[in-house]
Amino acid sequence: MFSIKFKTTEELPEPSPRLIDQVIGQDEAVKIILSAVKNKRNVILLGDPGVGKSMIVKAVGEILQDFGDFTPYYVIAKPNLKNMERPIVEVIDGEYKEDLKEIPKLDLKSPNPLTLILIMVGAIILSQYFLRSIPEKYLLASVTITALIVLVFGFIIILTSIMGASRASMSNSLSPMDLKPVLLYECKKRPLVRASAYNVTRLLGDIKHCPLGGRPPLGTPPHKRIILGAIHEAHRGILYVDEIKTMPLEVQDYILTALQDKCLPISGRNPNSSGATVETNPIPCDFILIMSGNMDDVYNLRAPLLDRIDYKIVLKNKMDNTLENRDKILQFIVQEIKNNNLNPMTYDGCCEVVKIAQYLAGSKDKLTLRLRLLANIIKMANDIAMGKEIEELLGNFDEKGNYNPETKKDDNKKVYITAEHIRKVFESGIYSMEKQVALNYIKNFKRYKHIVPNDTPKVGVVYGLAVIGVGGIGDVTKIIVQILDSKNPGTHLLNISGDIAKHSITLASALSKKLVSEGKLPLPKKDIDLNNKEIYIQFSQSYSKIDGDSATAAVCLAIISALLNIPLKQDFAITGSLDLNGNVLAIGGVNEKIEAAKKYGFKRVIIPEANKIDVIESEGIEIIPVKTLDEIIPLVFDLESIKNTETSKISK
Ligand SMILES: Nc1ncnc2c1ncn2[C@@H]1O[C@H](COP(=O)(O)OP(=O)(O)OP(=O)(O)O)[C@@H](O)[C@H]1O
Repeated sequence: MFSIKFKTTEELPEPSPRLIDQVIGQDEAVKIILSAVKNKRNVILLGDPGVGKSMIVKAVGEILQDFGDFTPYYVIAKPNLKNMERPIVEVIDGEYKEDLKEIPKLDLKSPNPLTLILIMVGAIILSQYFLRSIPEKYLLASVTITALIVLVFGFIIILTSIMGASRASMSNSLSPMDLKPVLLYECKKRPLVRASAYNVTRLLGDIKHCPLGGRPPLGTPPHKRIILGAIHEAHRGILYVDEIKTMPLEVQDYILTALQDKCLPISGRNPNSSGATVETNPIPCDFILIMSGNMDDVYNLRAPLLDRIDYKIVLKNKMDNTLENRDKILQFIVQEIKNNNLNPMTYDGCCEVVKIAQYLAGSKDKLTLRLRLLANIIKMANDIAMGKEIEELLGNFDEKGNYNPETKKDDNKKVYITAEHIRKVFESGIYSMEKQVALNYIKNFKRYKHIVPNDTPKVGVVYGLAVIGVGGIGDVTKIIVQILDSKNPGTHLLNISGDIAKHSITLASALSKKLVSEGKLPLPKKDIDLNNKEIYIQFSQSYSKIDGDSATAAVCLAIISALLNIPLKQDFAITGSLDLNGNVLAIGGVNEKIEAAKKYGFKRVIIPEANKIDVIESEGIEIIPVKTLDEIIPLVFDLESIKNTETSKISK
């Protein structure tokens, strides 16, 4: 199974501490993204959930500092005294210095102190000249009045110089302290900033509202209410936007502008807020954009934005089941145990994880790369392994209901995750909602279903196989065909409404009629007027959503049987699509279908030859791969007894 022999994962080497070495099965994508970041290209990562998109970006973030020189910078916001609603944001190279904390020298129109002194001196000289011309008896009164005038004049000038100018140029409520620039952000090493696409404020920044009595307090100047966006914090680094499906169109336009102009202003996002009247200058934001999402999410992106993304990387969801890749799954198990502080796993447990990786990939020769799902299964298996401790915990209550943690504690006992724990999680389906719904459906419904494999052949009855739910479980469906003489010939499909199923039934009907009318089947010929036949096909007791073409071969056989009135064996189930020439084509979910046939007690299951490589478990049931409809006929009709019946008919 693996290239190393071991009994438990404790014997295996520790995982690498570097996240980039922990990424499994996505080597090509990792190489491309590293080269893209080095060359400052924009990237979008697409793929199934849990294949490692975020992990890869995080890993790139860890080694981001190795991608050439970086100039540290800081971002400050200053008031714009000409227009307070247009604050100024500056990106300044270097480290933030404390002296910024001092109140700035503002360009206020305050009177020049020299002018004031000259005015004072002039006033004193004038008063001297004036005093000399006054008769002596009025001199005392005149001196007193003049001194008072000079004093009041001087006081007004001093007051004006302190407060007057600032009052003239701004709101009455602002003090010089309010005009101090503020530090918005300091960036000392190349940043990787993550933001969800739906979080507009986080992405683009905002201006805080200034409500009465709220925070920030009323009168806070606009430059102190600026919130920088992730788009700005990512300047000279990487902006990582995930969940692209949720990205509003308006945000896409802003990102587009930022990519083009390499700067973007911030304005208040809430139109009902006082922040909406504020807008900064365009703030530098020169970043590499990395976005991620599931495959379909890309259709939510506007073409001009998508055009500006250089690399569109689709992550793999499966890898080949080779020795090298099984070793990678082993590495993954060790990583998950270490990173999540789980109990060690036995060798058998690791083999079971590989088997589940095959099941999730839908094929024996593939291993899933939806590793979050696999990680969740491992974590839950660990919980089950720990379950004994929980039982003990519950056992720690004495008869009176008092809890005594020491009652049954056994510190020396070592817990291992075993194959049984892994299997328990997988079979119970607790890792998947769809699987549990399907399991419940089958569990509740199976006893009402008349599916009993037997040795009594029946006309027009065959057992087909289906998979219920996405990534769900297999089920057996009884397909019944009845032919009526009718003046309205046609084929009617009952219980199934899926489009693909409808098309496949049309094909099965056409093919069976053709084969019967041509008489080329190794079955007794019969003259049938197909223009007077009405064909009814029932997927008995199928109430859940079943679609797809995997029942084509089954339906075709049932129609042939009904048209020729020749019974079909009832000891087998069959799955397979057909082409118009009667070739059997591959289907999906072959392992789930084989499992279902086994559970219902069938001894034989017919599958397309092309799906043979996908079969993981063949114990307990005979698996018969077929290439053509001709190969199926002798397997499902008792040709020997048909021949004998025909011979005896002729001899009579
Ligand atoms: N290629 C991988 N190599 C190793 N571990 C992986 C890989 N892919 C997923 N994992 C495991 O699954 C976890 C989740 O992966 P991650 O969040 O990167 O997936 P994703 O593709 O971003 O999923 P989503 O589309 O749901 O956001 C990781 O933390 C890691 O434990």
